[in-house]
Amino acid sequence: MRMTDETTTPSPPGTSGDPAVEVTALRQRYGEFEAVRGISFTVRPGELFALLGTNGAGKTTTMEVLEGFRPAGGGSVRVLGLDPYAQRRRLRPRIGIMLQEGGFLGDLTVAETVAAWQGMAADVGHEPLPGAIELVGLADKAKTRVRQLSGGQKRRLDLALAVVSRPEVLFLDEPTTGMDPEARRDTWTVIGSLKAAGTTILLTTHYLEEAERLADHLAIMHRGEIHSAGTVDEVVADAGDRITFRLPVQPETLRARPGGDLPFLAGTAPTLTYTDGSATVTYTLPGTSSGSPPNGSPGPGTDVPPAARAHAALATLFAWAAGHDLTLERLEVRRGTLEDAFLRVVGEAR
Ligand SMILES: Nc1ncnc2c1ncn2[C@@H]1O[C@H](COP(=O)(O)OP(=O)(O)OP(=O)(O)O)[C@@H](O)[C@H]1O
Repeated sequence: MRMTDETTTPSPPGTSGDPAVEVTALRQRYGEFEAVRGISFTVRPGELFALLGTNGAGKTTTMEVLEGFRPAGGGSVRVLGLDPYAQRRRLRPRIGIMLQEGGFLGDLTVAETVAAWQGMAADVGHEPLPGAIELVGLADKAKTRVRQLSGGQKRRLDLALAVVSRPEVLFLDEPTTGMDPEARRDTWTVIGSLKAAGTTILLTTHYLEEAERLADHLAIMHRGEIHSAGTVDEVVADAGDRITFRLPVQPETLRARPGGDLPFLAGTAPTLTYTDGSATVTYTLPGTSSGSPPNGSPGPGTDVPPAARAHAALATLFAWAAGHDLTLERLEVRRGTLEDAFLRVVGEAR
């Protein structure tokens, strides 16, 4: 995946190295409300790309444009080199869609439903995927009517139907919502095997662990825009390292002078929480793409690699502790997490 601002002309399908999905400056409105505000990303064949975001960020809207349910309001989208709306008849047989709300007939059994979808796949010239029911772990429910399935089981059936025609590109909108942890892990295994078989997958999710486990590339959306994108490691690097320790001091001492005279580290002020007569001090250091340091305070430039930044911060901290004859108890330096990156995006956009 690469982020791009410039408008690009899609290459003809079939050319080696063509992206499987190309979104360029996509905009989408509902009346006066602009739900998607000029987003761009590219997904290469065989890649799994995850769209993360807050509620109402525009993920489903983006997926619906890519699935051909509505034309792009602005910018352009291509799936397998085709316009998914204008050329949907050509594209549909080549893609699989797992919607948030599956539209099954409740009176049919699981086996009948899958057989109907297999029939439709055969009608458009596909060799239907055998064993789709087993693949998603519904073999013991084959004779159960769809309306009697639990929410999580319906999601599994949705997935079986989405893959039955062996799609080249698979769209999964919140595939594991409503599943228990075991079913979720099983589904991650299924998605992993589809990817291993070469399927290009676009997935939206609210489960950060899902993206962390499955995604080659991801983007975090908030209010219609992409705020952070890249590999999981690149996006996590945006979050910056976190330093925490405890000070064996009375809270009153520090409350009297908020933060005491704790130093700024990499331009970052500490946050303090008080428990049991000690203070827990936390610094969240700037990430790779952070802007100028907060509070206008001096700090290393943004070109400093995160590891060097953490190293310098610790040196400053130890010097401060030595000067105060203090021991930093339970000192921890930990890498930012995807959750930190997500919360940073939401926090910065407020
Ligand atoms: N048919 C519609 N008419 C008007 N507004 C809509 C419509 N569909 C979505 N919206 C609005 O567009 C915005 C984006 O919605 P969308 O469903 O794409 O978000 P999302 O990122 O998928 O959210 P969630 O994670 O909650 O599913 C929201 O503010 C939503 O209220």
